[in-house]
Amino acid sequence: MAKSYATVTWDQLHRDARQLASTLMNRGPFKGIVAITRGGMIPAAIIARELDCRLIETISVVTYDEEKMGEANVIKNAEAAGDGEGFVIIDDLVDSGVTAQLVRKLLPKAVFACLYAKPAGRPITDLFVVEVPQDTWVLFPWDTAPLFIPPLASKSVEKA
Ligand SMILES: O=P(O)(O)OC[C@H]1O[C@H](OP(=O)(O)OP(=O)(O)O)[C@H](O)[C@@H]1O
Ligand SMILES: Nc1nc2[nH]cnc2c(=O)[nH]1
Ligand SMILES: [Mg+2]
Repeated sequence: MAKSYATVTWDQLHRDARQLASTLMNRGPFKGIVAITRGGMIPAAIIARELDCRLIETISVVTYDEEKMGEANVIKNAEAAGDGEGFVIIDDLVDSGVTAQLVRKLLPKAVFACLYAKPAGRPITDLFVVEVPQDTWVLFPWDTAPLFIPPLASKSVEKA
């Protein structure tokens, strides 16, 4: 179980993806993007727009059941990307680095880039935007919804 949570809003995610795209401009041009589904798809779409890249392939790796990690299983390969030459792989984050390591093995010539990196996964990614502590669980905008919180002075809040 994570010690704390870091909530990322749509605005923040968009800013971070644009910042990653700006760094990638100096590493390209790229023939295409490989998005690691599902978390890499929205960052990949934002980056594809910025880099004017129309070829988007996907690779699907199933690792986590909620916050619990299991064995990594590739259920769809990125066939259009060959050995990865000229491609950039995009994911939302690296945590243990298991997903990234597996995908890098399959696409050894691709650049790997993600928005957020925890210390254990950091050495496996070529590029990232923000470092997050290892014991923090990142909550993406697609994981969350705005919620009513009663005011502190509310009569329905139990007083200690
Ligand atoms: O570095 P790791 O420890 O491997 O963790 C990182 C991976 O975990 C999450 O994906 P998840 O497997 O939860 O699937 P999803 O993208 O479909 O949500 C995240 O999107 C990364 O792909
Ligand atoms: N949403 C989310 N998925 C993950 N998969 C591995 N680590 C994380 C995390 O911090 N947040
Ligand atoms: Mg993922």
